[in-house]
Amino acid sequence: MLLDIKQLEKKYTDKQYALKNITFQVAKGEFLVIIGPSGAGKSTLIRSINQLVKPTGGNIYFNNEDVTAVTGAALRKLRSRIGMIFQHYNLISRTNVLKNVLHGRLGKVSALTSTFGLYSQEEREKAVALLKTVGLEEHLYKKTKELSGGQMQRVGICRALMQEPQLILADEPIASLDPKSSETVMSYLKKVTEEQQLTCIVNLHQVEIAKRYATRIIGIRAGEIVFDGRPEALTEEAIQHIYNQPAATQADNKDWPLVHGGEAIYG
Ligand SMILES: Nc1ncnc2c1ncn2[C@@H]1O[C@H](COP(=O)(O)OP(=O)(O)OP(=O)(O)O)[C@@H](O)[C@H]1O
Repeated sequence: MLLDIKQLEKKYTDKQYALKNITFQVAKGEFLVIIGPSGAGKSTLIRSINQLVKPTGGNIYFNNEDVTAVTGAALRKLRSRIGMIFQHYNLISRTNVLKNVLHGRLGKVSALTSTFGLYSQEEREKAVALLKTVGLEEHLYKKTKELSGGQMQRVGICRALMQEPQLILADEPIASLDPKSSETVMSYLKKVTEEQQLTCIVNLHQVEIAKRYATRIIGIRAGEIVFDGRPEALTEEAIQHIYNQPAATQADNKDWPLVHGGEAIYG
């Protein structure tokens, strides 16, 4: 199993759980979308996987290695196998597109190489090839700040891929984009992860987009998993359960079926 998350828990303060008893596994090749209302814990979950957030309980095994137990060089090595895509792109705006993509090699090359831009011909060719895959071949030498949001996010995808990751984490990658650019970015993300047989975990607010692209959807509400299944199993009722559950009725809701692996189970 590529990723095995066991009873993950995160408390930012003593009082409240941001994540509670989160347990699930992710197999190679899944395109997993995490949905849930604002504040449900989606970012906390995704950022726990590469330890940008330190969990307060539980374990996360990535290729059988417990990421919660590693620090220093071991953590850097582990992170180099996990690519990350951010809502606000995190690109260097005054630098050109090609260089931003080459920065994806940072975890793999020496400081000298990155400081002086001494990337190999092979690395440059790879970066150009990636940019072609996402339709940016005409913008290689443009400053990143001259691009549209959707184009910037496509650069973000290439930078993550440049790392040759096994897993890609995308934290609200289309939250700042208009609907058309959102579709473009999601299509490219799906295409490249399929072509390169990668695994992808994406946080999204847009349920319809989640249903169209995901091979599996996890719904989180108030720090807990309340849905885990195939997109077809995400019915209107299930969506309401994830998003609109009025607090007053939650107590009577013990019988609500937790959908697991596409099949409704009760728990
Ligand atoms: N650094 C932090 N310090 C304290 N509390 C935090 C911190 N980060 C997140 N939280 C809290 O943890 C909970 C989960 O937040 P998180 O950002 O993971 O949710 P989310 O589902 O990603 O929300 P959104 O969709 O709005 O980004 C929220 O109650 C939030 O206020």
